[in-house]
Amino acid sequence: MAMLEIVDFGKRFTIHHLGKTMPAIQNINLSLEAGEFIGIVGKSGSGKSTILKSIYRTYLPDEGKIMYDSERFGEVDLAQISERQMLYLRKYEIGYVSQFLSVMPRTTCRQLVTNALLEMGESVAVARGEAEKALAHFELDPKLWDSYPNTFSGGEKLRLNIAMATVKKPRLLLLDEPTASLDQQSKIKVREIIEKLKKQGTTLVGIFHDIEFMDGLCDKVYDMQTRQLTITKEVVSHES
Ligand SMILES: Nc1ncnc2c1ncn2[C@@H]1O[C@H](COP(=O)(O)OP(=O)(O)OP(=O)(O)O)[C@@H](O)[C@H]1O
Repeated sequence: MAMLEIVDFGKRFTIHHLGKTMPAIQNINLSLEAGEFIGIVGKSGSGKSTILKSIYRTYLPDEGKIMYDSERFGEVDLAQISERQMLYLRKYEIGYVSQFLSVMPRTTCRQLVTNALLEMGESVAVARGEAEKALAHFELDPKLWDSYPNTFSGGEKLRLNIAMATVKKPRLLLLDEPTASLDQQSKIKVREIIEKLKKQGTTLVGIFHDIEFMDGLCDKVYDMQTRQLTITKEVVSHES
């Protein structure tokens, strides 16, 4: 089966103070194979983030299925699996990067990245080493490594967020505008890590306002307006 297959997906939101339920999106169908990168494009408010949040189960879908081929559980519907299974998948298989950093308070930047690896069962020595490599890759100033990220700039927070998610080398990585507040140099770093993860077989779903950034990187593009999935390039074979 596909690594991820979204079938007839729909989501409504209840606006309590208005006593109304409004459909956010309907009729979303898309699928991607292991190692593919799909970019979702569409105007603001068209429901791109809602799709990503529903894959990560921050939101529960109201219609349809989100089938995922899990290493641990086999084929599962992310809309239906237990909370416990979803927590396992978030820890070991599915990563999510948003524009916003939401982390444990009073935990240093270095600890946050190290903890991401420790909770996957890596040894302390490996976790520390890999964490430093990731922070260096994203050019976070070593002076910041032992600081709390609440005072970081927008771009620094974002780079830490990406480091935390990518250091785990997830099977499926969801990227919700991961380059939104980054300069060109940092965007290139994000692109490099995406290319590296793709080579290692990670499947990616990404939203980017900066279409040029996706050039030559995405295998498929899903357009929210037309509901069409377009294949942008031949999928190359991936290392196992
Ligand atoms: N938690 C929520 N409660 C109520 N409405 C919501 C909620 N989350 C999203 N929406 C609504 O659902 C619609 C889709 O929002 P979504 O954030 O998915 O759009 P988007 O395409 O990602 O937009 P942008 O490009 O501006 O980030 C919008 O009309 C938004 O107001």
